[in-house]
Amino acid sequence: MKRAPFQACALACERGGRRLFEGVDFALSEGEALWLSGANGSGKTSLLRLLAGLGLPAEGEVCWRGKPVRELREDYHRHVLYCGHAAGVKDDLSAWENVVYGAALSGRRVSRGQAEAALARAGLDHVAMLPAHALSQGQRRRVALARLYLDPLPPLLLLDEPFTALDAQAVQALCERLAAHLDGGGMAVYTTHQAHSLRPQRLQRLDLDQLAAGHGDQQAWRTDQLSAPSRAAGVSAQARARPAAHVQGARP
Ligand SMILES: Nc1ncnc2c1ncn2[C@@H]1O[C@H](COP(=O)(O)OP(=O)(O)OP(=O)(O)O)[C@@H](O)[C@H]1O
Repeated sequence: MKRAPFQACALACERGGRRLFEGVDFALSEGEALWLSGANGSGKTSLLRLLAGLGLPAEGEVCWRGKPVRELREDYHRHVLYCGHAAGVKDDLSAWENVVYGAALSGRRVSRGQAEAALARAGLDHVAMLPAHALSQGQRRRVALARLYLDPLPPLLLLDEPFTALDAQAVQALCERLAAHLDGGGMAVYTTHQAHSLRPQRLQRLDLDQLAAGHGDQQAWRTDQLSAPSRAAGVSAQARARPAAHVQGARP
């Protein structure tokens, strides 16, 4: 059987001397999305950062195409686009310079023309020249997300609250962009507390609250609870014996 390109095995995370979660397992294949859910402080951002290779797990391994990402380093990072929770834009740089700078941080060379085209696709062509400090919060967020409108996208997107501070039109545009990415065989892991219209054909859900509550061993419940359309669409569900992640097919 073909191995899923992106896998997490028995991941555990500790922050500030406290164990946030353990036993996180999933396997993500081409065209699949994973929705991380859980209450504020449950560890979604911490998990995304581990998946991005920005920290080391207390236990377990994140693997890309069968190899641990801690060994692959740059060879992993060029396959990944991580968009963090904060806007992360530089006040003194213009919008287009921020796109170039943000791409450079992830090892990608982007011309001014490419940056302006991405901003236009993000609905920000009229502010491309403005310094970031002159932009609204929503516009700053859209500048940070403009990297998602650069072509080609790397196969794996890791998105922390991508819809925060966006207006309805921008949320819709981003959903369409992500759907096209998944339809083209890309993968995405994302967190959101917000209503949105992203309806991937194949979606897994990992709920850190359920995991903390020790509901990780209910494999039969999970597979049985998949809705008929979800099953037909090939939503996958999997688990290990406890402790294990609460991964289930889901419809947001
Ligand atoms: N640098 C740090 N040092 C110590 N503790 C931290 C650090 N960063 C986060 N934490 C703690 O880890 C826990 C999980 O934080 P995290 O940001 O991963 O949660 P989250 O699920 O993404 O929350 P939210 O939904 O509010 O964004 C919190 O209790 C937080 O206080």
